[in-house]
Amino acid sequence: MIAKPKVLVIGLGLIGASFAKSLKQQQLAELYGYDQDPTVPETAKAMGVIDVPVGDLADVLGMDAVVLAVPVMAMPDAVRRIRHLIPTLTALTDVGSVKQAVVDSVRQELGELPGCFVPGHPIAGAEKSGVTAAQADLFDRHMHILTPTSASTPEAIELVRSLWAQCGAQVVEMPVERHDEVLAATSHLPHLLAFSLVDTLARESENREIFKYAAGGFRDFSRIAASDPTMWHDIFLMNSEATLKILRRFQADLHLLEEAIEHRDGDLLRTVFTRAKSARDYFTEIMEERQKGPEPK
Ligand SMILES: NC(=O)c1ccc[n+]([C@@H]2O[C@H](COP(=O)([O-])OP(=O)(O)OC[C@H]3O[C@@H](n4cnc5c(N)ncnc54)[C@H](O)[C@@H]3O)[C@@H](O)[C@H]2O)c1
Ligand SMILES: O=C(O)C(=O)C[C@]1(C(=O)O)C=C[C@@H](O)C=C1
Repeated sequence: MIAKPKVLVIGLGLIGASFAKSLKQQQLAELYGYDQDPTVPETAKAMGVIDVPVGDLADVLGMDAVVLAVPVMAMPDAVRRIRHLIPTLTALTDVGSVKQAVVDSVRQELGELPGCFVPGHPIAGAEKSGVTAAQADLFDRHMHILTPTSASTPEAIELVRSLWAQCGAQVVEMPVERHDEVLAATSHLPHLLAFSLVDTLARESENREIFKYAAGGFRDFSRIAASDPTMWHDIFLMNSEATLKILRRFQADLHLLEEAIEHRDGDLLRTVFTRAKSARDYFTEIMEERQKGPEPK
């Protein structure tokens, strides 16, 4: 294992900067950072997120690992810019919320999947974006899903695993198709519903009057509607098949509830709500168990 790897983060937003900040605070890696916004690497350095701000990627050599932390549709551009580093890299990974599309981008840009490439996705985040939102403990006790390709080398997987474990994450592996289906259901669909509901209410209420009267229920349901529009635009276009599949199932179930209200079918309402409450209570238990887990390093 490399003692203090040189790690280059491309995209110093919420996720890239939080990852860098965690490793830097623990002095576990030498952090290099690049962003398409030229002011961001200097800000990241001043905030203690990275060691070395990078202005021109062509000047960078000798990295052990590169982490692509840009929106999913910007991945091809990021891969193109670090192509010269690939032959000497131990590990190349990403944090994209969609995995098949990122694998396809890497294959397309490089002509093949390199052994150093291990796709990944931290199952942690926030509705905030940008370097100033960086949080060193963002990944503590959260899952990090790796979807290694058939070409990923054991050394690459080991380095990526250890970097995320050092950020406090529980690292697991999953086939890429399964990842995109699971995340469509648990993350992508809820964001679509939140964006849609808030938009409907905002458009119906001249001058957004009704928001004054909303409290905890609306707050809990709508928090994620404040998430970054570019990030979510990319996710829905790049994981459209799995999202449409679960969205259509949800629309059918919602229609049943609509009919139950219309026909005063209280039994159906009670059955659905009881089943949903039991599932949500189970999820609460899982979250509580995870919080009790081992102290992050
Ligand atoms: N926000 C979350 O909750 C969350 C959680 C897990 C994974 N992700 C994934 O992480 C990635 C980054 O999300 P984020 O929330 O950190 O976004 P962000 O908007 O906070 O940061 C993205 C950064 O990438 C930079 N960037 C954009 N295009 C670039 C390019 N071509 N080259 C270099 N830099 C570029 C932007 O200037 C910005 O600083 C996305 O792929 C997203 O799907 C996000
Ligand atoms: O907590 C939030 O705000 C998030 O949106 C985080 C969240 C999610 O749980 O859906 C969003 C996108 C990701 O790719 C991973 C995690």
